[in-house]
Amino acid sequence: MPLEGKGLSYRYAQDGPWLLRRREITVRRGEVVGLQGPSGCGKTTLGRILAGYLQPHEGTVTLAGKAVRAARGYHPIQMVFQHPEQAVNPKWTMRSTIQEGWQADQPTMHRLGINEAWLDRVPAELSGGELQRCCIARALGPETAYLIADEMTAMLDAVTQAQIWHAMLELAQERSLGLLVISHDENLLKRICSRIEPM
Ligand SMILES: Nc1ncnc2c1ncn2[C@@H]1O[C@H](COP(=O)(O)OP(=O)(O)OP(=O)(O)O)[C@@H](O)[C@H]1O
Repeated sequence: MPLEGKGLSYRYAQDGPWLLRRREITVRRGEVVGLQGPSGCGKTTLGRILAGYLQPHEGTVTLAGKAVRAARGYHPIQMVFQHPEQAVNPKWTMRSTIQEGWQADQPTMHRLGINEAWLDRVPAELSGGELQRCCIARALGPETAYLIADEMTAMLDAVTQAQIWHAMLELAQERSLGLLVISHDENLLKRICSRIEPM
């Protein structure tokens, strides 16, 4: 059930330069693949295309051979971003935020180190790391097959980063999730990925 991008081309301005040109990428379930390249080369853009947020001008994204579009309902390819505060409704409690994805179970919440007391708070009442843990929980519904982690722990301290990746990799292995890890941190990619795709 691979996630495949074939012949992907994309540019933001209609007559502007191509950011992606006939790009190929495949991630399989159970794989942890790194995506590395200089700032501005199009990593986030490729991630957004794979997750169905952007439509490529050319090429296809398929999951198990079927076209992936901006699906209604729960999307099997989830994306977690660098800045969790931009990915949540500031007025919603964490309970509502996580429930936007699914009814997260206790073991998953525990693995991610989510404290019960945080659930009644709004985003401004949590630290960046606490908020990111909740965003990751939201993305891990039972129908998630792939997770695209876009600089997911870049703004966190080393201890929090290590805790989150430890939990993430365990959960991914148990559920046979495919992970695409976008990061500037070469050491992180070398440590957790089975292969690294250059841009
Ligand atoms: N909505 C947009 N409209 C116009 N240009 C955009 C838009 N989003 C991104 N770009 C441009 O596209 C290029 C690629 O951006 P993208 O965020 O994909 O790169 P990146 O490799 O993820 O960079 P970084 O490592 O700095 O996060 C950049 O030059 C950026 O300015």
